[in-house]
Formats: sequence, structure tokens, C-alpha cells
Amino acid sequence: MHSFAYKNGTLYCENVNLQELADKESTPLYVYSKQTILNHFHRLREALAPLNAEVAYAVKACSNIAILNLMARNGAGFDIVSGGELFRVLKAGGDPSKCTYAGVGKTEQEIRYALAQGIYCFNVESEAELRAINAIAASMGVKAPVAVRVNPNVEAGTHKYITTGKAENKFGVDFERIESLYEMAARELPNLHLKGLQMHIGSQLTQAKPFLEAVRKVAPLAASLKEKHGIEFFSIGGGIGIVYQGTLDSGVQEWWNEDCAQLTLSTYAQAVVPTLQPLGLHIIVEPGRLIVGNAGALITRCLYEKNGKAKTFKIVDAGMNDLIRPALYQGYHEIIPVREHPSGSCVTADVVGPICESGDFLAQNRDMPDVRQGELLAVLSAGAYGFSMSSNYNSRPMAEEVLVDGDQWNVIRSRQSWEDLIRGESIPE
Ligand SMILES: Cc1ncc(COP(=O)(O)O)c(C=O)c1O
Ligand SMILES: N[C@@H](CCCC[NH3+])C(=O)O
Repeated sequence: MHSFAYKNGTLYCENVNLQELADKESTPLYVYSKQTILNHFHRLREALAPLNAEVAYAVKACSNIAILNLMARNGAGFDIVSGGELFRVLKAGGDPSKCTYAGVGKTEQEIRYALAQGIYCFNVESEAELRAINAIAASMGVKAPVAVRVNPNVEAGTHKYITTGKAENKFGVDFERIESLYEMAARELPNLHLKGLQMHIGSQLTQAKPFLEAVRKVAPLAASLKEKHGIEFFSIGGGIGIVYQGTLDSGVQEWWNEDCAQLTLSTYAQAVVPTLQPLGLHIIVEPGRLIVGNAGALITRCLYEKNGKAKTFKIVDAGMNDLIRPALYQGYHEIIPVREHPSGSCVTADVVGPICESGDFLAQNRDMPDVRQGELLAVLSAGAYGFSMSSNYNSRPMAEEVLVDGDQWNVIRSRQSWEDLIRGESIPE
């Protein structure tokens, strides 16, 4: 699948010339490839075909309504974590009855909204939340569909900020407490429909083993809950990692790569399918990064170069407010020039943004082509948790987003203006 590749020395997204696009639309600019998004979605579905698994796209990864609409039209469900995400899904034409709603801190207003819209299920993260949902459902005269998120206490082998399935993480309910919680709910909470079981052990997993361990540990629990409480589904969460390094070899950007990561779609399927298939439950997966991560790039322009005593800096017009992953998780993103440098002159540099923070970098000590002032760079693998984690810090307007389809492209979110920055603010009399 060619999503970002050089043609005659210029980087393209599908058949769109990114130099021309950025010259026209300005930078920083998020660009997504429609074909790549669909390719990843369909490949995951195929890999899990023996389970007939439902793919519930994790909206938080990239929540633009054009992307959600694309997923909805292709039959995806959605994994949401807020009332705002449900609102987006509905605006995008998504089906609420295909939405699962996770998160440790759902508010009463959000729970009411989700119940009124008829979501598929709440993935509940504590006993207190179970009781709250029961009370709200009772006040509305309905039964709320719920699944409890089990925390299986397995090692995910990912960055500590994105591990979610260890006992010390805030997510889910301890494995050992699940059976008694379902028993309590069945006994005491009549406005709940015990519909399923859910887990999610972390994000950017690059090995199959943690998935295997978690599924093997939790499947007997799912079987027992099916027998005792008639649950219908088991969601195994998302977390499938992508390749962040070496993504552009031979002009092909692929999210799987046997050399870089042991996790491939087939090893993932091999890890989970044999244990899940005999359960006879509706299986859900909740991928975010896998679908959009390598389908997006952040295009930025080099504003200045600075040679300091200790370092060379390439100062670009995208900052940590546009892409926070390097600052937050030491996340690595490949950075390549939009116009190839035939001379091959290289430099070791920090690629930094305009924000007043020393943590405002996109790369540090990076060996890279010696791009000059005014030239464009593409920050790759930025489709997931890129724009969706962006902010207005330093009063910087949020970037524009463009969706490419073949040789066509559309602005799917316009660049914010300075007026947008103060919308809703007021000065007291
Ligand atoms: C409950 C839940 N499901 C799915 C996801 C999606 O994860 P990923 O983008 O790693 O597939 C997340 C985020 O980690 C999550 O918290
Ligand atoms: N936002 C993170 C992952 C966390 C996923 C949400 N639970 C990232 O960029 O890698």
C-alpha cells in the first residue's frame, strides 16, 4: 500500500504532491490517506475473519468527522470515551448501537446522553460507576447495557504512560474481583443488563505475547460469565502497535514489518483467534493507532536554522501543541524532507517548534538531510494521537487537516484563526 512515497524527488500522499498542497494550504498541515485507512481496516477484518469480529474504531486516535464518516460507511463500530466523542460519531453518521463507551470518569450528563442515544454498551471501570449507571437508568426507566473492564494485570511491554492493564493502572477492575462484581450487579442492580466483558491492556504493543497472555487469562472468565449471566460479547480492546521507524523503505509505508516489530496482523490473529473462537461470544476489537497511525503525516516548514555551541536546531512551524507524542512519551517519528535532497548532505539536529518549552521538540539528535530555511518536512506516522491531542498552547491556532483520495483532496478541518482562539472568552464588566 503506497500512501506516502517519493515520485521524481517529491513526496506524495497517494497521488497528491505534498509540496504543492502545502504551498497552497500552508503549514502546519495534517494529511491523511483515505486508501491507507481503509486498507488497514479491511486487513484487520480479514485477519480476524474466523471470529467475525467487530472492529470498533477507537475515536480518540483521530476523531475528525470525515474520518469517522469513512469508518462508518465501511461498517466500523466505534469505541468512545466521552460524550463529545459520541456527539462526533453521531454527527459523522455513525450508528450509536455500534458504540462502546469506555473511560474511568463518565459524568451523569454523559451517561444520560449515551443511554438516550442507545449505545451498544458501557464498558464500566469501577463498582461505583456500575451503581451510578444503574441509578441513572432507573431514573430514566430503562435498563443500561454494561460490560465491566477487567484489568488482567499483564505486562504489555510498552511505554509506562500507555500501559493500562497492570494492577497499578487506574483502568478497569482487578481480575480477581470480576465474578463477585457481576454477582452483586445481578443481585442488587436491576436496571443493568450484563451484556459483556471488556479489556484493553495498553497501546503501541509490538509483540504478540501480551495479547496471548491476556486473552488466555481472561477467556475462562468470559466463558464463566456467559454461563452464569448470559453475556453476549467479549471486547479485547485495541493496542496493536505500528512501525514508527523505517516506514518509508523502498517508497512503501507499511504499518507492519517483521524486522521492526514481532507483531504483525497474522501473529496477532494467531495469538487471539484460537482462544477466542471456542467461546461462542461476539468478539470486538478496538484499534485506533493501527487504522490511522501510518495513514497520516504532519507537514511542517523549516522557519529558521540555528547552530548553537552544543547543537544544531531546525526550527519548524509545528510544535508540541500540534504533535505532543515526542514530548510526552519520547515518541519517535520519522522526519523526511518533502523535496528529496539529492546531494545527500546530512546533519545531526534537533527539530524543534516555536513553543516556549524546552520539551518542544519533534526529534532530538536526529541524523537527517540538511534541510534549509523555507523547505518542507513531513513528520510521518502522525495520523494517530496527532491532531486529536493537539492544543492551543501558546495561543497557536490548531492545524488544518486534509483527506487525500487518489489525486483528490479535501480540507476536512480548516485552520483555526486568531478569532477562534478567543471564542467564548469575555472580560467582566
Ligand atoms: C479502552 C481503549 N480501547 C482502545 C484504545 C485504542 O488503542 P490503540 O490506539 O492503541 O489501538 C484505547 C487507547 O489506548 C483504549 O483506552
Ligand atoms: N495517546 C497515546 C496512546 C494512548 C492511547 C489511549 N489510551 C499515544 O499517542 O501513543
